[in-house]
Amino acid sequence: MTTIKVSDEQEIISRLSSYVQKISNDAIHNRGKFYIGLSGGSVVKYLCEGLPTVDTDWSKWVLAFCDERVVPEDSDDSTFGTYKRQLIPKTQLKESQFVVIKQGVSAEEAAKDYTDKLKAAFNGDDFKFDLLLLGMGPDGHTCSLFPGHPLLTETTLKVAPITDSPKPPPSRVTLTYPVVNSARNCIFACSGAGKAEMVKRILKDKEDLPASQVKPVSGSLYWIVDNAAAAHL
Ligand SMILES: O=C(O)[C@H](O)[C@@H](O)[C@H](O)[C@H](O)COP(=O)(O)O
Repeated sequence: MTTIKVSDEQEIISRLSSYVQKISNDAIHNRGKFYIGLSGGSVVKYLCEGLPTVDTDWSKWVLAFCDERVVPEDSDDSTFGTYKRQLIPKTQLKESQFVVIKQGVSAEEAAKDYTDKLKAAFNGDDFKFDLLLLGMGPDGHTCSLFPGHPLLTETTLKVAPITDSPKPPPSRVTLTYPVVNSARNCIFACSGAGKAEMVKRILKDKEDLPASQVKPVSGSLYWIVDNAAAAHL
């Protein structure tokens, strides 16, 4: 695990973008495609600002979601909807490169459909992402894997539905740990004083919280934190 301390949010954005550039170009060079999993929350802003600066072959990107809210795509709560409105117009990415959840169905059906779409995107059951970009909530959750929730021990499903998310909206689909921890790279990006206590509990005190369970089996893990988030380290 590598912890990278930077001064502020702008530096988080630039460090994150450098990692994405390097990892995407390596993946495209070695395997012809780049599989990336995006998150919602504050990560959206970092990526919508940073990714347009990345020098890459956009046509080789396959973009999916670490988790997604089961809401209409035109809702402000839709993670894909936000990237569609705020990222696609600033890059050469096409909407067809995104693996998105089905509209107008339950979380359970959306999870099954998203699993099928990932099988098609990865040509099989092994959902090995080149890079997952992760956020951590103030309660230590990541993806839609929340403290004390039964999904923390899910090992059969690769994508799970959740209808009781403590962070609104309640209905979501999420990758589970077997997929998260098979990624080649996972990067957390955390900024601001609101994250400082939880960053300390996870990185210094090594408490067992959902974000601490992200430990790629044979991949790399990076935490990029700004001064405010790293205040108690
Ligand atoms: O849909 C979501 O809510 C996100 O995908 C979620 O996993 C996010 O990354 C964390 O909740 C952290 O969000 P913040 O950085 O905004 O606290």
